[in-house]
Amino acid sequence: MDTLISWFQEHGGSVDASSLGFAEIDGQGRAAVAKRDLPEGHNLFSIPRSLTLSTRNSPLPKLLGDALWKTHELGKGWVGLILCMMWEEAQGPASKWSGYLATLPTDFNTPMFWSEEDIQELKGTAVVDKIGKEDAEKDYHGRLIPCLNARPDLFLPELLSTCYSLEQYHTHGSRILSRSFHVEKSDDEDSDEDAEAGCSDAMDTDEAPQLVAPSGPGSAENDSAAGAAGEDSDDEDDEDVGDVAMVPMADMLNARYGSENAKLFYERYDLNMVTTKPIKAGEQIWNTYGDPPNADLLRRYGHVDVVSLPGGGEGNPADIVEVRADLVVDCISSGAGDLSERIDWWLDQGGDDTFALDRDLELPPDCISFIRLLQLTSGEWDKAQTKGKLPKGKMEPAIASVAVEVLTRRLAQYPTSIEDDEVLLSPERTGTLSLNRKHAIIVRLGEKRILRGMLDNMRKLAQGDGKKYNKRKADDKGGRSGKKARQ
Ligand SMILES: C[S@@+](CC[C@H](N)C(=O)[O-])C[C@H]1O[C@@H](n2cnc3c(N)ncnc32)[C@H](O)[C@@H]1O
Repeated sequence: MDTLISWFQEHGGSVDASSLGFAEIDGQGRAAVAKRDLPEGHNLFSIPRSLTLSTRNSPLPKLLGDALWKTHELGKGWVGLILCMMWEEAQGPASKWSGYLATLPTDFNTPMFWSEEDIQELKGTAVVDKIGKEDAEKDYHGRLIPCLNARPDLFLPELLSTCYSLEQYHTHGSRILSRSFHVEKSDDEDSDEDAEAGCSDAMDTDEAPQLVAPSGPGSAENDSAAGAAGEDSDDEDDEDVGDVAMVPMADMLNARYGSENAKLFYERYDLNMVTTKPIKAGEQIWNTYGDPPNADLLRRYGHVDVVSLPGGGEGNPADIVEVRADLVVDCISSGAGDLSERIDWWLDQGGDDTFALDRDLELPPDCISFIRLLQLTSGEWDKAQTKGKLPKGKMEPAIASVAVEVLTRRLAQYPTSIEDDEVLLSPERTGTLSLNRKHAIIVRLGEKRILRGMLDNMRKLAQGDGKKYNKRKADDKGGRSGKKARQ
């Protein structure tokens, strides 16, 4: 840590060393800790914007030139930033970021580095399809290697097997996935005139950059600012990859569900890490990673959150289960003829191909709407098209019956039962598990518990009165419309 702090201060960063220290915490790596009682609003450290490592700040893109940058599509996804990080590391002490790069991790607990056997433990969860290793390797061979070969003066051939290896590509990609921030240009960088006119409002914003990953190391399909596969690919096309930045010092803070007590604030020239709550001496200083479900935490950061749940027990309150629309179709189509026209229309109307079930154990309104659409009589289907309106997300017993079938089949996609997993995580057994296996069991158990809770609810509803359910929902939400599936 001393190397990082000295490097940081030599390059214009400032740290309140009387308030903040670093400690190694079992199972969490390095962590920031309060050295004394801190009030809310205390500035812990400041990072000059120029010290963040991004394609905007590294000199490499200019040295490479626009033409090559475009030919190899280095402005798409993370390939450009990975190349900058590789190149900066290859410069050794001549790189402005050498003192920082030397402190970054080289080992990760993310499924990207798991054996096939460990990945099998995640079967049924949404993680498996989102790891993105193949896409990353396709980008490495298809975009990065041709660029390296085109400029041997910049990428020295004798360093290709070390600094520019596939292994290093994955390492830098994983560093970005677990540590990068979204740092938009300050008004000054956009335009000096604009900055004069009105930068202060923009910089006073409460919008802090967070540890978010705008696109996967291998493919824009794999990650997004929302942290879910493929969902934001349209937005990603518009995204400025120059906004993805490694932020020295700020990336030393851990996070845990609901524990945030510090946050990074944008200022005109600096990014400031400021306490958002009073913190007692000895307590950990936590940032937020946006409180994602355990499946995303594991995939991106290599750990899971296990905290007390509101209804009792332990787990991650933000857990969700993804249910693919095609499973819903399979559960209906047996008796309903060709549904492809309705499915296409659903997608044209902006409907999702995946539904996210969360711990409130209610079927999401968009999933209800989709089931209703598939069940419309042909007369009702004609009417819906004429009006251009999707059915309302209103629950009724017939919908709950379909949901029972969908949830039962979704639960069967996990090879093990809830009871099997509970035994594996019991105090007598948990010590015998590898870290990867333990993490996988925690992820899949959290998902299965949601499915089972929802299944119990749907069974009751299928036999009872849907009106009561809709009334209760409206009462619970004070008449607000239902929660949308994850965006
Ligand atoms: C932004 S870095 C934080 C600093 C990091 N601990 C280090 O040693 O450099 C994010 C990484 O910290 C670890 N981490 C963060 N929060 C954690 C938590 N609540 N439990 C376990 N590990 C955590 C994970 O390995 C994650 O990928």
